Amino acid sequence: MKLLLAAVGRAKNGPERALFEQYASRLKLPFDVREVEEKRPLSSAERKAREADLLLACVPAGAVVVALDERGKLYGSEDFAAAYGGWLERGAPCVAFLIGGADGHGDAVRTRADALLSLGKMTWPHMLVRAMLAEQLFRAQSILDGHPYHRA
Ligand SMILES: C[S@@+](CC[C@H](N)C(=O)[O-])C[C@H]1O[C@@H](n2cnc3c(N)ncnc32)[C@H](O)[C@@H]1O
Repeated sequence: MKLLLAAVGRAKNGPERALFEQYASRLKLPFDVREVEEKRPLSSAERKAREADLLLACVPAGAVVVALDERGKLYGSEDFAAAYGGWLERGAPCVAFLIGGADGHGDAVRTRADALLSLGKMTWPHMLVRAMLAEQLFRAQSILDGHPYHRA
């Protein structure tokens, strides 16, 4: 079992990347990062469809797919830990978290996704979303392990 982050855009060196790496390095499961990019000038609809294809091409067959989407399901951290534990127990080769581009996810991602995860109703910059996701995964791991990092 491993974790995968597939995301539109390339992370530059900077505080968002450092924060992501700080939390990702605390995860016990291997956490692979795949970045995709479409540089051709496309309409918004074409771009979303193309980015969806690129993201889904990163996902191994049988993976649990969780798409990060502001219109997705809102969880408290303990509920998220329970959901995360359930995804890990499905016997899938990987749990894949997908972060979209400036126009959001294409329909193919929403159709394939086993879950749509919201980090709140506000729109966050995609590089911050990576860091926030990594922190919540570390928090979920701590909750599942009974580690005191999380205080209810
Ligand atoms: C700049 S946002 C794109 C927002 C776009 N207008 C939309 O409708 O999704 C880039 C990506 O960051 C992620 N994202 C941004 N805010 C989020 C939130 N509140 N919850 C979950 N994911 C979020 C999503 O994966 C989104 O595709």
